[in-house]
This record gives sequence, C-alpha cells and structure tokens, in this order.
Amino acid sequence: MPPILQRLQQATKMMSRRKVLLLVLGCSTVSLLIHQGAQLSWYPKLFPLSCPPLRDTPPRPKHMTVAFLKTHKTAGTTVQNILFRFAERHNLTVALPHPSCEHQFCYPRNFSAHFVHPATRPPHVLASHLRFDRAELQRLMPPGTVYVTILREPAAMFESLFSYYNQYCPAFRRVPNASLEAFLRAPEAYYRAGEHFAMFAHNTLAYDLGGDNERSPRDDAAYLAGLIRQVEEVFSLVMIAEYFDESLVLLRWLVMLARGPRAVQTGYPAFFGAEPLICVFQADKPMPQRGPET
Ligand SMILES: Nc1ncnc2c1ncn2[C@@H]1O[C@H](COP(=O)(O)OS(=O)(=O)O)[C@@H](OP(=O)(O)O)[C@H]1O
Repeated sequence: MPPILQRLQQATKMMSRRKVLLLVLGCSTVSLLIHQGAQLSWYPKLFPLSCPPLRDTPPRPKHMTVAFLKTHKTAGTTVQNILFRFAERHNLTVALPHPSCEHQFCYPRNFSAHFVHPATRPPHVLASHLRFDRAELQRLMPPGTVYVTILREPAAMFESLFSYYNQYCPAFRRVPNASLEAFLRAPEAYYRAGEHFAMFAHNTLAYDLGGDNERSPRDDAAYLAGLIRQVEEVFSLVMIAEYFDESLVLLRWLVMLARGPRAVQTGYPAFFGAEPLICVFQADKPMPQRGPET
C-alpha cells in the first residue's frame, strides 16, 4: 500500500478513537450531571419537574411544644425517643410521670394533670403513655401546643399486644399455651370487660384515644364516627406506623426537629431536609388554650 494511503488509514483510526473517547467522556459528563443535579440549585431549571421548586414556599413557623399521645404497640417508642432528643437539643422541659404513676401517666386511668411531676410543669414536650383526656391535657400544656399521635394497622397491633401483655392482661393469661389462634377462635371465652388491663384485649386504640372500647361499631356506628371526628379535631398529625418514614417527614414539617445526620451526609432530599409532598394534617387549625393552673 502506498505510504500516503497507510497514513490516511492511520488518521481515520485515530479519528474514530478520538470520537469514541469524546463520546464516552460526553456520556459520563451527562450521567454525572443527572446524578448530582438533584442536589444543585440549577437542577429544576434544566430538568423541570411537575412539582414547583420548594424554596419558593415561604418558611412556616414550626412548633416547639408537642403533646404526643403514645398509643400502645404502634412504634410510639421510636417517636418518643425522637421527641426526647428534640427536647434535649433545645433545652425544653419534658413532662415526666409522678413517681406514684410509675413510668406512664397512671395508665390505664384517664389522664389528669396531677399525674405529671410538679418539677416538670409546665412542659414543652409530653410523650409517655397515657389515656387521652383533651381537657386535662389542654390545662397542662402551654398555648400553641401541637397534638400528635400514631396509629397502626389493628391486626398487627393486636398480635404485638397479645405477645407483649400475655402475662399482664388476664384475658390473655387464660388462653391455653398462650395461643393467639385459640384466643381469636373464641375471644369472648377469655375476655371480661372491666378487668385491670382488659383494654389490651379489646379496642386498645379506642381506649388510648379516650374512647369507650366496649362500644362496637356494629351496634353503634354513630359513636365511632363521633370519636373519629374528635380525633381529627384535636390532632394536627396522626402518624401511621406502616408509613413511618412518611409520617416522620410530616412530623419534621410540623415540629422543629433537627436535620438528621444521615440526611446531611447523603444529601437525601426527600427526608428530613425537604418539605413533604403529602400534607394530610391540618396545620392551620386554632390552637387550644391553656386553662387556669391547679
Ligand atoms: N419504625 C418502626 N416502624 C414500624 N414498626 C415499628 C417501628 N419501630 C418499632 N416498631 C414496632 O412497634 C412495636 C412497638 O411499639 P411501641 O414502641 O409503641 O411499644 S410500647 O407500647 O411502647 O411497648 C413493635 O411491634 P412488634 O414487633 O410487632 O411487637 C415494633 O417492632
């Protein structure tokens, strides 16, 4: 082959190698931009999304006083821990039970402001087990307190209750071999209304929320509807254990919780740092007023 042709062939090969190299470099740059773009301020302009940019939303005031109704076996301990850490970080007062109430606010009795240790009154944060009583809590907590609770899918919750309270709840103690299946086959054979801790065997959530756990929606549908209405009226946020992460985002939006270190490290945008996409709570409801001291 004449030398001129050989040089031409080499030049063409070099060109294709350069093109391939450029193509690879181009692709890597685009992929890097897409990957990092979510954390850079110009990302929404280059890749417009259906949601409006969150930074255009004016920052809303967050609450510093929280009453968390810790229902039983609903992942409430995790929320309680988060709120205790929040209180510690901001040097806030946490309501602690009077020694005569043990570690809970004298549950299963109806909550009374007297169950709170005087050294922790008035509290900014309340997050231990109690049976809800709206008037008593409003007497205790400062104005502007936000009310939060958590619920869990009842069947999973009941399984958890059955296993945890098998030695405390008499209805469960009566069941041969502590068998959940045996209890579910004939619950009325083991349950006695009015016994101590009977509520763990029958509509615990209704009881914790201050309702009557003996009233069945089968016989009295209006009662349950009324109870649900009351819950909706009082609580600004009802967390759901099965949607724990989503619930935490909403809690973070409502209460001045700290930004999680994991969120900072990874830049994970949808968790503690950002506003929630779903806002199911009523942030603008009038806040309850505090009554006279007792
Ligand atoms: N993050 C998160 N998400 C979902 N579920 C969770 C979470 N954290 C705790 N759990 C489960 O909640 C059950 C314990 O609930 P509580 O902490 O409310 O228990 S207690 O009433 O204070 O004893 C207990 O349920 P069971 O394991 O079914 O018994 C825990 O496993």
